[in-house]
Amino acid sequence: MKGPLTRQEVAKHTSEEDIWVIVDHKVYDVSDFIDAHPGGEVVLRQVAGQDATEAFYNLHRHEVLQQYKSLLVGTLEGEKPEAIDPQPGDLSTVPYAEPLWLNKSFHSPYFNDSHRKLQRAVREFTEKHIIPEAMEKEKDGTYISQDLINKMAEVNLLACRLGPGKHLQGRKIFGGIVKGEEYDYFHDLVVTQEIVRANMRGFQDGNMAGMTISLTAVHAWCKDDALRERVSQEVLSGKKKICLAVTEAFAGSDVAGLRTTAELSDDGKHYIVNGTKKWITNGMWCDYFVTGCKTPKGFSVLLIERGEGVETKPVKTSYSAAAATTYIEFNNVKVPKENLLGPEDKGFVVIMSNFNHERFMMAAMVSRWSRTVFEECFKWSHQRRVFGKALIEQPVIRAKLAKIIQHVEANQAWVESITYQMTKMSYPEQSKQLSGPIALLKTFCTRSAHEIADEATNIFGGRGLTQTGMGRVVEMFNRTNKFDAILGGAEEVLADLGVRQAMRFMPAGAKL
Ligand code: HEM
Repeated sequence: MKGPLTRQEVAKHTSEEDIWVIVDHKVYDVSDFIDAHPGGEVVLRQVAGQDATEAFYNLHRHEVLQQYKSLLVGTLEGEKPEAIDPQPGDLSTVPYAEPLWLNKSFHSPYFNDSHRKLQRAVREFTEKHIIPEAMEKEKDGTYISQDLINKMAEVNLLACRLGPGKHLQGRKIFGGIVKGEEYDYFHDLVVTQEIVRANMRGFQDGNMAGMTISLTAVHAWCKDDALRERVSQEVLSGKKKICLAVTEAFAGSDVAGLRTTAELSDDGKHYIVNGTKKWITNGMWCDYFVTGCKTPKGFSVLLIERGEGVETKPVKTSYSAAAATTYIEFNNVKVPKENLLGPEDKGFVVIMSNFNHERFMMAAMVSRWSRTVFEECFKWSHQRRVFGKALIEQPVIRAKLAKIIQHVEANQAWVESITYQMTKMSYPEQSKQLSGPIALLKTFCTRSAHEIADEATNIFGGRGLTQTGMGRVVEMFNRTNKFDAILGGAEEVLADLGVRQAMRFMPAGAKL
């Protein structure tokens, strides 16, 4: 880096081999970069020796300057950069970019010091370790690295993602910031809403989403203590992987239509499993499959280990292959009888018992992601200039922003209120009282996402349709928000469930 430079000095660097430009009071030497510049060399020659700040922020995200800091030659004498340079762990100061409880000027009845410490630790971890990998994997469609899984296991982040419970006892989360015993559903909400800030929807599912919805069934329903402990230990230490295998090409939300069969062997020691599964998140690299099967008198759930007769192949979807969405074939697979989870023929309870937590996580994630989309739109509306003024000066843009804020804030308030109920209720009480409200909450959050994606894409224009650059977050949100609307129960099914649950509590004598 050179010492303080003057604008007169910068103005001299305009020849073919020597081009300097000013962006945000800093000077960049782009001479050796022009051939590699994705926007081409002409545009850089046109601004050689000049202040190109406005043009730069109209076309690039601030992160471009962080990626190319090697081009920086110095700052201008007596001038100070204005752009905020976010560091890992920082909170955003953009209005509505953080939930109110993280804004110093606001108050919350729910969050305490322990939640705040955990929030800071998970944000830093996400920014240092998850985001760089998420960006790479989302793009090239390869799977999560063992290194990242090990890092998450080391700080007990894998165990945290199952929600509060016995599996956290004795565990020190992030080296002791929170003890496993004190981890509650607000900690769970913090972890869920921080990790989603990677803003990479395919990788988000590729990052062990299968585990979060399947290991819980082993913990709650495996009757064989040794088997349960072994699988739990292997998975939470990151050595082995597990996923949930219920949906089929024949049946999705309609579990009664499943065709995978499990028949007891003649000696009664094994089940023999035959059938297929589709859209199984993480299936490509999993060692265990928590599998829904038809048994003679109903539906049962088996823990199937990868081995002879188990074949997996990728399913191409509209998000990244990093999610490892899988088609599975079980061909005469021999499964020990002790791998039955819960009672035979009553597997519906096993599957249902985890749905509340899965849907709660999905509502928390998609509402947090919607908030990030608002931040993107608000920043863009300020920095984008069209027809001689900033976008934010157009009333029609402000009306769209108002709508996004209303959805985001209403959903966060509802998520927090449900979270509070979860901290006060036992698991059976949650199943009875909250399955309806959580189903309605998830549906509402994904309907909001649909509306928000529509408004945000229009605000970003062509950039909202481009996978790289300024609109990349909005483009991904618009392309992939449907995953939340369908996975974990389709919107229509869940909305109906919400009303049917309410009907169960309707007093017979209630009259108008
Ligand atoms: C330090 C200086 C600069 C660096 C490191 C830089 C880097 C980049 C990068 C990485 C991209 C690709 C963005 C993406 O799609 O993700 C890009 C695109 C582009 N850049 Fe630059 N750039 C610089 C300065 C400028 C300036 C001063 C101008 C114009 C005055 C400019 C014009 C463009 C254009 C037109 C594009 C294509 C944008 C699009 O496809 O929407 N760049 N630049």
